[in-house]
Amino acid sequence: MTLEELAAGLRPVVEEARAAILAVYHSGDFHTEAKLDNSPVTEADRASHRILTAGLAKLTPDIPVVSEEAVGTRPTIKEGHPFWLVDPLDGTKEFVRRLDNFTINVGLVDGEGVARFGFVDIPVEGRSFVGGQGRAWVWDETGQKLLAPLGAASPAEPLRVAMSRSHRGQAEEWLSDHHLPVKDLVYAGSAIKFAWIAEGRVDLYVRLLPTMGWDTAAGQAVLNAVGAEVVTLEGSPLRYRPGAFPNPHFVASRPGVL
Ligand SMILES: Nc1ncnc2c1ncn2[C@@H]1O[C@H](COP(=O)(O)O)[C@@H](OP(=O)(O)O)[C@H]1O
Ligand SMILES: [Mg+2]
Repeated sequence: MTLEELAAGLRPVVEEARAAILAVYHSGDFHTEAKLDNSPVTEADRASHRILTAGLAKLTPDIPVVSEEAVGTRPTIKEGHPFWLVDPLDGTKEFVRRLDNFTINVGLVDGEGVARFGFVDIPVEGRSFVGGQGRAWVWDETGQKLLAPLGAASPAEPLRVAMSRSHRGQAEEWLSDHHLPVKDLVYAGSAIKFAWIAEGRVDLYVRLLPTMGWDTAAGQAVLNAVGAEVVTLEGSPLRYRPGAFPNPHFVASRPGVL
């Protein structure tokens, strides 16, 4: 299957998940439970999970799906085999607090652990960021807009920086320790921060808090397709291994920033 075929096959599945999430969001009447790690989960997370896992099983029956919400029912993935990493609703805290920045993340990891293809949907905006193999685009109700490769940031140009809304202090300290000139700091939940780099709204996303593979694989694939990077604090690209989903701390940036 080509990248375009994969994306076209996934699009109606993600749009169905988006509709299910928005139906719960706009009803304003949902029950929130705490998961084992104390993070919230709602019926929107579960509905999206069911739609995405069923849709992916049909689209690519040979590729196992690892979804954040599949607690206790994760497939066994052999080393060296590709797998999907899915976050049916990333940014649940913002969803629950009605802050609009939440996403659906669907990333495809290859047998070497590299994020090869990504689909990041922003339900309230009706926009999807899709990319892989050096090509990336945005889908919205007006059609398809190609994303141009990102040019290198000029040295010493003040940066626009994104970070999680939840814990800000460490990232702000990291920026000052690295003497990076900062023009704007913006805070948001979810993989929307990767989409902002891809479309040139911010230059850098600093993440010094825990994340899991399904929070980052899709966004990383989209960013790689426009020439941006997601690297550990030691500078190596984030990789994904079956059965070991916590990520190290990382920074995502357009070329030339670090
Ligand atoms: N202690 C922890 N361990 C693992 N992942 C964590 C975590 N705290 C937060 N996360 C991850 O970070 C995401 C939130 O990041 P952000 O603040 O940038 O939106 C959460 O996504 P969910 O909202 O899908 O649970 C969750 O996956
Ligand atoms: Mg998440």
